[in-house]
Amino acid sequence: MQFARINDVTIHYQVIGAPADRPVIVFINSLGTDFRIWRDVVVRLAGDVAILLYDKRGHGLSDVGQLPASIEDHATDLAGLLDLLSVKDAVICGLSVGGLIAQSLYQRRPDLVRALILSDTAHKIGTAESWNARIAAVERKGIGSIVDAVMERWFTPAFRRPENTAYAGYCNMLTRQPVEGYIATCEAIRDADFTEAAKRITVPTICIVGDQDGSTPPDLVLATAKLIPGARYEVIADCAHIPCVEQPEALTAIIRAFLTSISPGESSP
Ligand SMILES: O=C(O)CC1=CCC(=O)O1
Repeated sequence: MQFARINDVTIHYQVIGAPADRPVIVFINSLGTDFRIWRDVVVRLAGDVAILLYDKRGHGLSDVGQLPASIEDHATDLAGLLDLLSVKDAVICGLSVGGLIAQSLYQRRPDLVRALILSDTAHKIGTAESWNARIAAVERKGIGSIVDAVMERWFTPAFRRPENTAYAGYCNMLTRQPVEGYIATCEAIRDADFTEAAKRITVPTICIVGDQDGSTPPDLVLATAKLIPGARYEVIADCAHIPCVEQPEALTAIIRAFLTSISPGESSP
């Protein structure tokens, strides 16, 4: 396990492979998850690229930190971690709120970003009303009270079968996030809007979405792709909001093809 103190927050992270001699891909997890969600993608990519995983503040083994914490604060944490590790020019792959953090990082520190992989995310996610309702429910009755509704957005019915032990595990992952970190991240998502910033992205970008995503549906992700000059758009079949868990093979194939297209000949994924 690796930990760093960034902006007065203890951040849990993991580096796989040597950043010095390979393209670096950074994975940013979604609301209510920690970096273990990337495992089935990481095992497929390891050896071809260097990989940085971390738990954003308020999640996993990282601190909750000072509250409130905006998407910009999350981006500042990631910039601090990349500076600490001397990583520049990374491919940033963000899932959901991770994609908002990726867009903010690009806005603040474009020198750190070579390309963007935006998985199941958008220029703006949800409405103030929907986030306030979720925050109120969690404040009143805890994260456990929203598990069923959240899981319907995260995973397809095929994945949500009671006999699927992975499904039970991801329910545990959600309910074990710190409540204050979860609520603070809901507030940060509620207050984030990258509609104008998305139009100014000039690095290669791909927007990816599961065909049954209930949180950032395909039409929303397509709208985001259309805002970003030259962005590509890919839909993953039989998949909801978390392709790295539900369809890791398909997601990895898209990531590989994208990496090859932005740096032909640099790695042999
Ligand atoms: O919990 C959800 O509804 C899915 C989600 C929205 C933003 C995020 O990061 O995850």
